[in-house]
Amino acid sequence: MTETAQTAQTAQTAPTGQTRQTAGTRQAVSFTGAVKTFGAVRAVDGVDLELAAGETVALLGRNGAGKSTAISLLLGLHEPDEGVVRLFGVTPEESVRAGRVGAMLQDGRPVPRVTVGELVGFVARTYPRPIPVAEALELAGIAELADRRVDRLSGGQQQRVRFAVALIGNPALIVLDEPTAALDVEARHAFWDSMRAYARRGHTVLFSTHYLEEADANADRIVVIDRGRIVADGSGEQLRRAAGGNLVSFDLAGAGTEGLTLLPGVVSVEVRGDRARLRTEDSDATVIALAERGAIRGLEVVAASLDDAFLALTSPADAASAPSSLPSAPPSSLPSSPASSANLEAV
Ligand SMILES: Nc1ncnc2c1ncn2[C@@H]1O[C@H](COP(=O)(O)OP(=O)(O)OP(=O)(O)O)[C@@H](O)[C@H]1O
Repeated sequence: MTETAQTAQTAQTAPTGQTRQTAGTRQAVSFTGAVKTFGAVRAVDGVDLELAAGETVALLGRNGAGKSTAISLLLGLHEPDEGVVRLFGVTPEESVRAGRVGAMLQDGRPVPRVTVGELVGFVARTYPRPIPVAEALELAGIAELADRRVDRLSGGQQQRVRFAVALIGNPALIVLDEPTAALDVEARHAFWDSMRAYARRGHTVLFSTHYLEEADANADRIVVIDRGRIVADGSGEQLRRAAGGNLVSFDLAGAGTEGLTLLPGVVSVEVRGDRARLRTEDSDATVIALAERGAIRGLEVVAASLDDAFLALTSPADAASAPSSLPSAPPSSLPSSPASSANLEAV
């Protein structure tokens, strides 16, 4: 059965209003000690995460980090081996049945011979409180495609149809698994404009991505996942700071590197040729100490980029799918959290 068919079935078999909602909760998503293993791979390895209602959160990680598995747990597509996942205080299944969750997943083939309007209209009828089809198409930026056949659209257009399908039920929570993968720059911008318009209505959005800039530009919060574990959670700025806020570089000019790691604030030292690069949490103190050593030739201080932070926080790609005998998560001063229904299978 396709996910759309499942959604249609669950929507029809669950009377509106049957779902409990935790009194007064403003929590959209919670993972508590969630674990999901595939053989020796701990794809999700003890995740604790909460998303408040109305937040837009990016789930950022390398290939194989566990993003899609975490999203599958969130949507109830997989059961956790350990721990608990809740959406709006109830099980994912209950939330999906109540039409509170919309999702745009990674895979899916276009349904042949139906128009965009017909497809979105069909999915709308499976929800208790859909928004008008025209409004969903407008929000997704594809109003002019209503009468076009879905299987004859470009990849970018199909992606936006998937987005319309995900939001037609007016879900309180929308989950987007790498929504801009394979889109060109213009299509990406257009997609994020649509996403932000939806988020501005007060909905909760969780999206996964490999793109740091997209996470930084479009999310209130970035959750970094690495080998199934959350290794950082906060704003882009907090991530930069957590990974060592500044980079101090200077010419060694023949001087040794002894003791550089012991300088105040220094988190790591990298030497390339005759130039040393220190990642530091306190660049003032580091520079003063370097001056005292007389090592300030060609001195440069720059803020660590989000790329630097991401690389510092996560494991190399070849380690990402290894069974986890993990080192402890890198220190993070940051606080720490997705859902769904009809989707890609339908588009
Ligand atoms: N059904 C499955 N059977 C076996 N292993 C799986 C399965 N699903 C995921 N895995 C493994 O779990 C780990 C996490 O995979 P997951 O797809 O969640 O990562 P991801 O962060 O979404 O990666 P990507 O960015 O490449 O999509 C990987 O090592 C993957 O090979």
